[in-house]
Amino acid sequence: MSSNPKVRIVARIRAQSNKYGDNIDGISISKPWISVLRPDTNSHPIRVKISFGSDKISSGKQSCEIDDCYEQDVGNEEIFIKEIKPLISGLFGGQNSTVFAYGPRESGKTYTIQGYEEELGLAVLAVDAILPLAEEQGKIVTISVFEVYQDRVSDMLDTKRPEVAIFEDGHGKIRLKGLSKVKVNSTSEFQRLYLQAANARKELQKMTEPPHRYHTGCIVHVVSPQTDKSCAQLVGKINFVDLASYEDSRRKSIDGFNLTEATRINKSLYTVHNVLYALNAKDARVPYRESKLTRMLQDSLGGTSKILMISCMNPSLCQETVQTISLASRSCMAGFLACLDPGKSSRIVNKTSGMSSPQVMKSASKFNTRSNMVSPRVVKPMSASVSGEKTAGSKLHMSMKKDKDVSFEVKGRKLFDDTIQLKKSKLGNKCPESASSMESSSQRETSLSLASEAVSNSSTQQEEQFASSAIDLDSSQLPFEEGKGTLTASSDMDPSWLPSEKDALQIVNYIAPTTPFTDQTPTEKENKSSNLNDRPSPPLSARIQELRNNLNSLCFSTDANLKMALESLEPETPKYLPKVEASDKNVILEKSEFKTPIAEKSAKENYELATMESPWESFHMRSSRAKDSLVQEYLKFFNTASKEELKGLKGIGEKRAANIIEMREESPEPFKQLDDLTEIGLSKKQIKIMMKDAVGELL
Ligand SMILES: Nc1ncnc2c1ncn2[C@@H]1O[C@H](COP(=O)(O)OP(=O)(O)OP(=O)(O)O)[C@@H](O)[C@H]1O
Repeated sequence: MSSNPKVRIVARIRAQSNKYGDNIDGISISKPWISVLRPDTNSHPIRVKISFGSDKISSGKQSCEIDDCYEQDVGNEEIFIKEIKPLISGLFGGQNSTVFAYGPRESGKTYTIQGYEEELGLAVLAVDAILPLAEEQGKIVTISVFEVYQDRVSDMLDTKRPEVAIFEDGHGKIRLKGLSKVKVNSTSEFQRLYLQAANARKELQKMTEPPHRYHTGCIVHVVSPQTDKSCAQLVGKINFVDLASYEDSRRKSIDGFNLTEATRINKSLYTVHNVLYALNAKDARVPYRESKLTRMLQDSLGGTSKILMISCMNPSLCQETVQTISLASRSCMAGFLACLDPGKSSRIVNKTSGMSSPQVMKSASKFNTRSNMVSPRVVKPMSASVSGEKTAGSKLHMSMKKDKDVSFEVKGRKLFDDTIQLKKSKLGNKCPESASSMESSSQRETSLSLASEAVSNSSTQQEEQFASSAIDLDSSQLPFEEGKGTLTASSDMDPSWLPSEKDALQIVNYIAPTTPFTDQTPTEKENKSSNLNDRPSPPLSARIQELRNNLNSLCFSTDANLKMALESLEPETPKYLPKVEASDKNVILEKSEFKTPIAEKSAKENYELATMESPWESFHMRSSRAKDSLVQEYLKFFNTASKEELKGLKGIGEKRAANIIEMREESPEPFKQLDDLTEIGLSKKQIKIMMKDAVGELL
């Protein structure tokens, strides 16, 4: 494995402070429950193992591996020298980079990135190092500070500006329209601006109850100044992102934060991890578009960019801390897998001719599934329990115990990706065809119950409360794997850390057949994918025209042509139903020969139509369905038309058409609703006008 990986994932354990450090819900946790094991320094690459649990049950400890871990006594300066300085050297050579701080609340993310009075953060230390270098080389330094809240990007140096728009220019470069850039000449000037942005955020926070959680970022650009002969040109940039805190949405809120918001934020955090995972695994498809944050940082994540993820641990929050490190480890493992099976990414690309088909996504997900594994020593089914264990010394332990009855598998997966299915079968039974036996990622899988137990003779009520509030860890996010060792191999690693040859082979063999078209010859595969690309797209005009006529006739219809129009719009649904009584509903639904969800939906809609009293209601429902069909047809055109056909549309020129084709290469159906067209730089108003143009006036 390269000693200089694209994505480097390290952890940081927050120092205990009097204010936060050694107390959770009144229970002392003075005994450390996080331990860090460093391998022999001669081994390469150096990887550390982080274990959670008390010493006495060390054999059953839960553990994860990541690139490095900074313990409580390490300050920002040391992290800067080891992790950020190399990125700064690359910056002047045109290499972009991104530094993320991720973790639960009060884990030290802001302390790490922005810093406090007593300790300068990494961003400040970086600017301090960049400024003299820039001066030496005749470059200038500008900064932008932004916030991402609910997928809305705001400029924090000028909060009066409207939302920042993200779009890709004709050269494939990400543009952030509306994000101000301010030139900085000194570190103190940078600190003042950074603080000003933080204060502006605090002011905005005061207006919201409960307080929002958001991602904040600072972009430091190094620019060649404008001359008589050339315009100002970006040399490179480094982003510092303080991610919103990760909060287990199943945990009862302490500060009353909103569950929907927690879920949304966690989803965007998972997207960041999925992007890092895909980059580390050298996947053909990287899901940048799944969140505004990753989309806006795309050109500092992909290509030759370098990424540093600092996973911050708050020892007071066991559950979130374990999950944080588990996720970090998952992305790390992707690098190992890619290293073990270097042909994997190219195989995926070959199989799809650079296009990411849904099947490939699925297989890539399955590939991901295998990488969430992790504990090298855990080879038996286990259950884990966190014990709020009040020993004589008032100590909280997190313990793992073996349990034959409770078995589970890691469902490492592409988080929040609906297309991903999860496997229940064991490694030996795994075959791609068993996809049907998988369950949706939204479903809770066998959960690992981490129940806290108070074992003190004199436990207080508070302790009992803590003990009884079971801490649930989703097994998908836990670093265990049933029945096998871990894939932590690199040919020159400490052998005691390596999986057995058999394990590694098994895993690599598992990955290989999960890609689709395995029964096809290379030529067939090529034909298949080129056929896909060559498939003539349906002429928009013909189908839209047909739908328009139908909709028109709907507007001016007699009962008879209304029926005809509807039938031609929805030939696959059961025919026009006679008026029925409510009691017949189940019969209708049961009798429906269409058992697919869509057919069932149609049957339900037909039932609703049939039971409607007022013709107006019925007309309204039918016309809105017809409109939906029109929109779907219109979007289908964007999802399938050739570049030339796209250019035939008013408002779509060469650049937009190219952009659409590129989006389709990343995701097979990028346009699922009209608003998705804003991704190609169209305003909602423009979309409306274009749609109207294509469909024509109805009245
Ligand atoms: N390494 C450290 N050493 C000493 N104190 C620290 C350290 N890390 C964090 N702290 C202190 O812990 C508290 C919480 O840190 P910080 O605000 O950086 O957390 P955070 O993860 O950004 O929290 P949130 O996401 O809730 O805003 C602060 O008072 C900070 O000074």
